[in-house]
Amino acid sequence: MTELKVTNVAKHFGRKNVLSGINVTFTDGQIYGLLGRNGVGKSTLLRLLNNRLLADRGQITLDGASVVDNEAAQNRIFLMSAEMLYPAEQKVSWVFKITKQLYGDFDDALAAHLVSVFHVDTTSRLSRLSTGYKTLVKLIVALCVPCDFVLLDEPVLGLDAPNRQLFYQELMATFTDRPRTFIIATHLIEEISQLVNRVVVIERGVVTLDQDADELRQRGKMVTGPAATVRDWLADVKVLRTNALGGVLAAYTLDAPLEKPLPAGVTMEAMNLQQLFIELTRKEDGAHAR
Ligand SMILES: Nc1ncnc2c1ncn2[C@@H]1O[C@H](COP(=O)(O)OP(=O)(O)OP(=O)(O)O)[C@@H](O)[C@H]1O
Repeated sequence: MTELKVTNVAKHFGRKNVLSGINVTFTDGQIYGLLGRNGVGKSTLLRLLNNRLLADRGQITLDGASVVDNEAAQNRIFLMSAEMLYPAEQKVSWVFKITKQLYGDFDDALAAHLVSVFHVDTTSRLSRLSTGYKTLVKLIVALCVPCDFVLLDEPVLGLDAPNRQLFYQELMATFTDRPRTFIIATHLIEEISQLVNRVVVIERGVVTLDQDADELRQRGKMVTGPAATVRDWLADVKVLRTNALGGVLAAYTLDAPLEKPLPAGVTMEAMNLQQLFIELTRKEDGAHAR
């Protein structure tokens, strides 16, 4: 099984320790949601995976071999980041051509399909493209490279809602045709929640959650009802946060016992991935971390 493995990785910038001991293994044929509050180090981790940055400590290996100064490994890992790394005066068609030269292959048929779906003018110079179209060009490249690991850092920046929807559909279609691993760092959690099958959360420099997305969804429940009854029923349950209104209490819980009968007047409903993420990464004082 192909594995991109991160062991005890630390990275600081100046006096700021961003990542302090990341341990996570990305395996093949998965779509990961890489989540974390602003500034927690998601882009930093993606850049380390892609060898654009060097770790202070720890190891990143692809199938057992370090990714550092390893051209063969780097040819299998592609990072689409927020920056536009191509010269502004070049045309869209040049970007596709140079990518093919760099990576040895390029899915021309898929690129032609995506160009048509998103109405990209391949004769246009990059400097002439709107923010959304620049993103679309980078996304087309990311979907057409022959890499086993495709890292997408805020992939839909600047895309309008219909194009975001189209992109998610196209991502699923190409993933089905050619399973590989996508690692998606985004704040639009609900939008990608149907795509991802694993969720990795970074907090305070470490991975605090690495779980199958369906399992995670099963764990989060909101329990609502008369305050005293809800508190009593939740005596042994992990409560992430409560919200009281009049005599009614809404409790965001993790691992509530589904087999335990609910008292009269108490309801339980699923939390979506976005709600779960918000509650899991909320600081105890109610303020958001960092
Ligand atoms: N080259 C750099 N030099 C100095 N500091 C940096 C550099 N790159 C990142 N940082 C700092 O490291 C921290 C983590 O940044 P990073 O971009 O990895 O976070 P992120 O989780 O991707 O954030 P966001 O969700 O806001 O995009 C931030 O405080 C950032 O300012």
